[in-house]
Amino acid sequence: MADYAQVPTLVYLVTGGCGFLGEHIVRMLLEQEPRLRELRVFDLHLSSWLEELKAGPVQVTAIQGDVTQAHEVAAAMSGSHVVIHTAGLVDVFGKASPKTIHKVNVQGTQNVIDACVQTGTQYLVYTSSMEVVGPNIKGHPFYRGNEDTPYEAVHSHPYPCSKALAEKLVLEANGRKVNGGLPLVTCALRPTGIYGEGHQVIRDMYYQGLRFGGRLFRAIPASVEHGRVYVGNVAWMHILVARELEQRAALMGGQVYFCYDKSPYKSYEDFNMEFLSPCGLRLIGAHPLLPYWLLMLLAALNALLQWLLRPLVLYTPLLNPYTLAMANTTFTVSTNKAQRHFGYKPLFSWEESRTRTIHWVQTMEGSAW
Ligand SMILES: NC(=O)c1ccc[n+]([C@@H]2O[C@H](COP(=O)([O-])OP(=O)(O)OC[C@H]3O[C@@H](n4cnc5c(N)ncnc54)[C@H](O)[C@@H]3O)[C@@H](O)[C@H]2O)c1
Ligand SMILES: C[C@@H](CO)CCC[C@@H](C)[C@H]1CC[C@H]2[C@@H]3[C@H](O)C=C4C[C@@H](O)CC[C@]4(C)[C@H]3CC[C@]12C
Repeated sequence: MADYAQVPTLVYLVTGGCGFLGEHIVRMLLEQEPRLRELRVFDLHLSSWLEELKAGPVQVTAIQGDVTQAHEVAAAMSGSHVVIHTAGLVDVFGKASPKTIHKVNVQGTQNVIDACVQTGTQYLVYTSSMEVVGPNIKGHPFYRGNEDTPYEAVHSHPYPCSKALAEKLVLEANGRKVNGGLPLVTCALRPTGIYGEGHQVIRDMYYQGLRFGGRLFRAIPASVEHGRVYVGNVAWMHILVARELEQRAALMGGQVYFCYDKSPYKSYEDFNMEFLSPCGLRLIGAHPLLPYWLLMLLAALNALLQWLLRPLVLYTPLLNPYTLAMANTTFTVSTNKAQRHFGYKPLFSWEESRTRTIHWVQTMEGSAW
């Protein structure tokens, strides 16, 4: 994969390529990877926008498939050079059962690794998560930490547990011999909370604010800081890692990298207001309007209601004990490991990331703009 000016020869496969992050990776690969001959997009649900990509010079192959089905993954992967495994069940609201989350995130990842070995695919980039580290169940802050910062990573929620297990599988697979005898080279990227065009929670908060007459009510102290990263920069990191893995296998193989950029550290609510206030929403209150003990009570009540109503209806509110704990725990990253190892620099500045996200909110259906 060394000569970037060659005739395009490479075949990439992106699992979860129709998701929020996956779509950005797919579109950016087509723009930024000149060596690409074929791009396979593997997803449980294929999106209609894939059709428009098929008109370009790179062959785009849409594959409807399930990562929990080993034979489907292996069939899709046969003949590919690089796999970017971003498919996953992102669920901290109780929409899916712990068993399903484990099956998709852990068994699905094992299937991708096995398929690499079986088909001789040598390079695997895995989208992990900051939640592999924390915030932990004790609510310990992680302040401007990097990949080597000691932190007690203890999880109880099915989503971070599944991401931690899957990341371990990926890292342990580094060096395993694939079909043909060459070693598998793996790497895991850990985004902090991603934002940008297509972000579901920002969309939900925007509509919630519109329902409340353009107001959102502060629940989290402004002093709690979260690391956030623009989706375009996360996609860019995936593309760079995939590109550099061959040349720098000894350095990068089996490594983890936080995904970061120049987005400011703010509370989850204050950060989202960076996009929502230019769209007409206001965050009411300089301090949380309800005391923490009452929020905890409401979160516990929501969890109880979810459990009681489960046989009848899926009740999945934003506020639950886990999201409240996350939103109340400082978790910020400050590192330059990606720059040192593979020359990463954010492709989008904070101003650009913000402008793009605001524009996306303003063009949403039912928008006040
Ligand atoms: N959104 C974030 O803030 C964030 C932060 C850190 C890490 N991540 C990780 O990034 C990845 C992508 O997250 P996202 O926010 O784009 O989520 P998303 O839900 O928008 O995308 C996930 C995609 O995976 C697909 N998928 C789910 N189950 C599948 C299966 N069984 N087989 C094949 N495809 C399946 C979905 O259809 C979807 O298109 C996930 O692995 C997630 O854990 C997300
Ligand atoms: C109590 C509410 C009052 O407004 C605020 C709730 C906010 C929560 C819904 C979000 C706070 C932190 C978010 C998570 C974080 O950004 C990191 C994540 C990692 C990623 O792998 C998946 C998404 C998420 C878990 C993200 C989900 C939403 C929050 C819990």
